[in-house]
Amino acid sequence: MENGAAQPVIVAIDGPSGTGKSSTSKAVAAQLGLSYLDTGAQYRAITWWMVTNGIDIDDPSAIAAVAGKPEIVSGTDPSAPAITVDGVDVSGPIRTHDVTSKVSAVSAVAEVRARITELQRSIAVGAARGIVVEGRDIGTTVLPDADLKIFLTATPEARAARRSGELRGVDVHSTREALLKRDAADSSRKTSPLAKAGDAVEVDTTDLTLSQVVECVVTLVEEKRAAK
Ligand SMILES: Nc1ncnc2c1ncn2[C@@H]1O[C@H](COP(=O)(O)OP(=O)(O)O)[C@@H](O)[C@H]1O
Ligand SMILES: Nc1ccn([C@H]2C[C@H](O)[C@@H](COP(=O)(O)OP(=O)(O)O)O2)c(=O)n1
Repeated sequence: MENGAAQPVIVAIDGPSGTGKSSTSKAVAAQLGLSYLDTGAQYRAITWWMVTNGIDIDDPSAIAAVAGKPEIVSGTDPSAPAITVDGVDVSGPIRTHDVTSKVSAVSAVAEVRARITELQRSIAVGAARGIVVEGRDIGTTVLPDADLKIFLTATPEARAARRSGELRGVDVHSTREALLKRDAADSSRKTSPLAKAGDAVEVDTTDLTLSQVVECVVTLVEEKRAAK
């Protein structure tokens, strides 16, 4: 109904690396005129800051002590995702192998999660038309009252093939090993691990094209909006 369409809608999309969270979330948000938040980019940004400032990544108490220092600002336009730390554009540097290999350790620290979770909730509340938020713990912890929760999966082989397609020169086998190592760390940490919320819809993207996944999620959002 017309009334329902005007209300903000909150969509949580979680899942492991390479399942299509970012591509799907951006496309769904753009198609439906919603904001978009990449929470992985925020954890990457705080990790970049720790590395740049010489913080010992193997020392959780050293990370916790400075977790409140960097100012992280996330853009929410799905057609121009942006992220800055203390005013510096870090959208490139947060994708380096060095940051990727350290982000699980930094994001396991409770003080880091508390700080970033608060930031994520304030961005979601401020999205007038609604928002698609993607990450690992959005449906379980950050936005447990989201209107729609999606949990994307795909086989490790499919995920590694997708990722190594992006990282030219890196072979599928080592990409697969690195992905599985990060999944294990993210799923086993104490504070809000990567997990499917009980009320999330699971979508296995292994044999689906990106357009098919987007269409599936858009349909689910429209159904939720109509029922609101
Ligand atoms: N269903 C799909 N089929 C094939 N490739 C996909 C699919 N979904 C995403 N991709 C591609 O896989 C790569 C990783 O997708 P991305 O959205 O970054 O995943 P995530 O955010 O879950 O890590 C990108 O190059 C993207 O274009
Ligand atoms: N909500 C989130 C999002 C990401 N993280 C952490 C754990 C992930 O390994 C890293 C990086 O996430 P990101 O989504 O950028 O990773 P991929 O692009 O899927 O490889 O951040 C998290 O702990 N909680």
